[in-house]
Amino acid sequence: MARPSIKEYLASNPGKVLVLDGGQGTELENRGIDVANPVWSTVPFISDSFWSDQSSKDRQIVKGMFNDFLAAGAEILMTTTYQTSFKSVSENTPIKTVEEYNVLLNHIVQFSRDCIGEEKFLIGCIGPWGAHVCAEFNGDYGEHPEKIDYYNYFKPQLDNFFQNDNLDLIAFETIPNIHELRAILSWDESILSKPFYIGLSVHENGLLRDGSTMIDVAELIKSIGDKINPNLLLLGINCVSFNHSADIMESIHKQLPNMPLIAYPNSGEVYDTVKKIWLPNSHPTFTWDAVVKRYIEAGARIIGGCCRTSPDDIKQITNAVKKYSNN
Ligand code: MET
Ligand SMILES: [Zn+2]
Repeated sequence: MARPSIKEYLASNPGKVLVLDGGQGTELENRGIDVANPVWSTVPFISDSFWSDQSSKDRQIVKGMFNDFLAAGAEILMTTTYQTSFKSVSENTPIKTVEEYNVLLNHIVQFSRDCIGEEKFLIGCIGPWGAHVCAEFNGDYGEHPEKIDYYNYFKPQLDNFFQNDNLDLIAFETIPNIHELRAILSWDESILSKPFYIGLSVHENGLLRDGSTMIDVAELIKSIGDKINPNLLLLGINCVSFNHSADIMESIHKQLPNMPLIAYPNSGEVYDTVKKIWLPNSHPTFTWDAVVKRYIEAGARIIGGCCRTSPDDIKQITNAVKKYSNN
């Protein structure tokens, strides 16, 4: 294989910080794909013409997005599968069976691999349970979040991703609820059988969206002790406020000083859920240069951007990573 295992790579290059890509869903939207749909950025892949017509406009747009993130310095990139759970897909598209669903995921992963080439690392992106009920930014999982069958929800996507050699790392992204975090951490190597990470959805006040503290998160991880799944490579934050992201990283690092971290905040713009528009970051307190320096000091090994971050943001991250890491 052209790539080493990411676990070995991170272990044998302790000073290396990998640059991740940016916010794919919003980038596709900026480039003209209408993602206003329950399956969001999965939408271009649902149409047959995406696969049958090499010159399809959406196909060119997705390729162009990957090319521009690569040109900006991304070394590890994601599949556009945040809203591609079996539940979301089977309830909102003509794809109804697990067989058809596996074909879709295999196609998306292969297409993403073809776009980025054999050398770069590829992450299989999985959104949280809350993504299918728009709860990833409030953590509101109803009255009994402890009773939700998280495994059943994730299983079809996990079964597919964990057997796909094109994927180097699996992402559980934007996790807003501690019961969901507990469930993921309870799955052993027979379920999560290759490297994965967990990106937490954290409020700008530093609490997990459901109100749990970073101390609660750390206590949960410490309570598992050496029974922790050895495939858990990193913990971190994604789609959190840019302005508050370095503080949040430092608070996680303080609680879990030996845990390798990952950070990819959003652009700092704020989504107005009523008007359905992004409002500008009215008080940009920091630059990428400043936050990347702090992430690295807090133990970050992968750094990139989430919603509304573009290839230009990734370029700035690349420059800062070169400056502050021993790459
Ligand atoms: C709501 S956070 C979504 C992140 C996802 N990886 C994307 O940009 O497509
Ligand atoms: Zn995001």
